[in-house]
Parts: sequence; C-alpha cells; structure tokens
Amino acid sequence: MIEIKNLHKSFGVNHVLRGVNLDIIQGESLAIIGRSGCGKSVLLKHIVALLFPDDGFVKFNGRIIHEMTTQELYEMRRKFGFLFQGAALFDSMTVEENVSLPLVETQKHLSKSEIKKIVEEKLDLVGLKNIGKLKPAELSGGMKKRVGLARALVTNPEYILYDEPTTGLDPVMSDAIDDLIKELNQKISVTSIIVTHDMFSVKNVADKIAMMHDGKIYFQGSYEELINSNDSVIQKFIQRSGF
Ligand SMILES: Nc1ncnc2c1ncn2[C@@H]1O[C@H](COP(=O)(O)OP(=O)(O)OP(=O)(O)O)[C@@H](O)[C@H]1O
Repeated sequence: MIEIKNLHKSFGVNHVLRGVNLDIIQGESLAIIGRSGCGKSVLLKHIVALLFPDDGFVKFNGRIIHEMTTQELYEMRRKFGFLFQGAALFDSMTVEENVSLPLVETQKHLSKSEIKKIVEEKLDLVGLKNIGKLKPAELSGGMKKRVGLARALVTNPEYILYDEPTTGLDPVMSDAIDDLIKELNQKISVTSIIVTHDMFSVKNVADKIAMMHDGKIYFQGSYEELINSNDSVIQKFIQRSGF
C-alpha cells in the first residue's frame, strides 16, 4: 500500500504540491486527473522517489521512502513498472531487445534463453506475437504502446505507473489499451496508477479517481460520483474534457 500524507513540493517560487493526501490500495486501478501543469507528474515522481518532498511523506508498505537506504529504494523501485508517454522505445533496438532491457539490467543471473522466454510471455500477454525482431519504426502507435507495456511488465511489477497511456491513439486503439490495463489488473492483480486526460479511459479503467487542483487532491471517488458532482471546479473540468 502507498500512503501519501501532506506532501509539499516547490520549485523556486512555484509551490506545486500543497498538501497532497492520498492512499493507494493494493490491486486497485487509480486514475489521477487534473489540468495541465497541476502537478500530476510531480506526484508520480514522488511515489517512486525520483523526487523528494519539502514536507510530508510517501510511505511504501509502511516505510517512509525518503528515509529508505539506497538498497531499500532499489528494492522498492523494482516493484514498479512504467509506461511512459510515447512508449519511449529505443529506435535502434528490436522489440525483443527493448522489452528485455529491464531484465538484462536488473537480473544478471538469467540466461539468454530464459530472458527470451520471459520476453515472449510478456509480448503474448499484451497480444503481440512474432514481432520480436521488428524495430519500433515498423510498428503502429498502438503496437508501440503494447511493446512499452510488455517492457513495463517484464520484471513482474506489483505496481504499474501509466503516463498518458492513450494519448495519440485513435478511439478504437485507446479502448484496446484500456481493456489491456483492466485485464492486467484482473489477471495478474497489479496496482495501476494512471495519469490521463482521457475521460473515456477514466470511465473504462478506473476503480477510483483522484482529481488534483490547487496542489491538492480536490476529489476522490468513483467515476459516477465525479460526473454527478455539483462542485463547480469539477463540473468545469469535465465540460472542458469534452464529456
Ligand atoms: N524538475 C522541475 N523543475 C522545475 N519545475 C518543475 C519540475 N518538474 C515540474 N515542474 C513544474 O511543476 C508544475 C507541475 O508539472 P507536472 O509536470 O507535474 O504537471 P502535470 O499535471 O503532469 O501536467 P501535464 O498534464 O501537462 O503533463 C509545472 O509548473 C512544472 O513546470
């Protein structure tokens, strides 16, 4: 479980996080929404200790992460997979090499054939077969996202952070990625944390929604509670999202 308490973070005079409180329960699928620049990515970076707070804390399984040793941080980060915006694949590498990268870096005891087997398993899990030898340039946007997801899954993470997983995809492909995120939640019970502007995706995937506003979690609840809210800030946000 991840507990975020009274988290504050400034960059110079820009006070981005102003007391964020949020619990992320194991196995849930949480969507973090909010206007551009409200601090969603800054919050995600605190969760995996890429940034440290000015005040407050993030606890991971009961331990405050900015008090962890380097070894503890390393162990914690190994429990996370990331799907970055644009999938962030290396163009010069094949699909197989891209997906195997986190394994090659962290699990040096594995043989080439063991790595190959795991990579195939994960590509299979995201619905891709026989594309290991292709380069990213030969793939569609949706396929790239799937490859990015296979790479995020290759170390069997307990948590996956998705940064805008459906951006730039057509509605059909977006739905397919959403289905995949849901399926992974159910099949291998990962905890999903999804930063998104895509309200269809929020509706399709999230068990819980956290909306950021003015550096805080302004709303937490279900999709139905969100869209039925009478709060003017929430209503304005939903209308702007084209929903
Ligand atoms: N490393 C940094 N140094 C200085 N300022 C930063 C840094 N990272 C983020 N910021 C600032 O923090 C604010 C929040 O940025 P963040 O990327 O978290 O927004 P966001 O909600 O994810 O936006 P978007 O939806 O557009 O991706 C912005 O004003 C940004 O300029």
